[in-house]
Amino acid sequence: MGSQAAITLENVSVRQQGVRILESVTTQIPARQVTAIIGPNGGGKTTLLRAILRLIPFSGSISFTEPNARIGYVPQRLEFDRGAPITVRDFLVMPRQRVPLWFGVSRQRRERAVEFLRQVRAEHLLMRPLGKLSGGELQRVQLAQALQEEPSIVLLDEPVSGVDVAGEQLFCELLEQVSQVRRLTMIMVTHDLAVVSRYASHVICINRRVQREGHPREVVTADSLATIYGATGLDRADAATFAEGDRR
Ligand SMILES: Nc1ncnc2c1ncn2[C@@H]1O[C@H](COP(=O)(O)OP(=O)(O)OP(=O)(O)O)[C@@H](O)[C@H]1O
Repeated sequence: MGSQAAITLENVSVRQQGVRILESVTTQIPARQVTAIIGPNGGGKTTLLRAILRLIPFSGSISFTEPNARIGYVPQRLEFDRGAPITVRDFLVMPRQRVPLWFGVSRQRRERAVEFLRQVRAEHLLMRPLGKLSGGELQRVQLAQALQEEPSIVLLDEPVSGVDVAGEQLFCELLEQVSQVRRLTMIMVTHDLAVVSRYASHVICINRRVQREGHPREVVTADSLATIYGATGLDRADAATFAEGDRR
């Protein structure tokens, strides 16, 4: 890793109900770059994000170079009642609103919500019911919500899973733009190796422990992927295709 670290993890271990989910994870997340976390199902990727967010107990240490770094989080699945009468605007103003929504939403907050939606090219969704959005639309709205907290670090858990190819490309382009303009540190859990090769500049492969890490050119190779995912987990030909794909 050539650049300064934004987050340093030392010997991070997580146990849930007696099961070791992460074991002695020691790594650094480079500042102002996109880091992809990859690895097989159940390997502990989401758990690692939750430890960084301090949502679960862990042993070892996780330290931030910037002491009061704000963190934005786009979870894998947003838990909410799809039938609830909440619009996108309500969702975006809720975390900042200090009075109940039935008192109305100030013009300033509304304008701010529109501004962040515009940044993710979703201003047309402002008054749409949150529960009626498609997967790709919801991801963009969640990204707008994370960005409006003006974070310096953004964690994304499988942001493009279930999103069609065009939606995936749009989302990744937005991420790239936003991360460059705002000089954000991004950590993205993904199974999409094409996305990793194209957008990430650092990759950490987790399967309980750190299996590999480095530039996608070093980590996303046919041999290393076959080792990480096993012969059945990923076809070697697919791995080779990804490995030869578009890279920074
Ligand atoms: N609260 C919990 N109690 C017990 N086991 C848990 C808990 N949370 C997660 N696990 C287990 O920890 C392991 C890692 O889960 P995690 O969600 O971090 O994996 P992941 O790499 O993100 O997986 P995927 O790629 O399938 O999303 C899994 O075996 C999961 O069942």
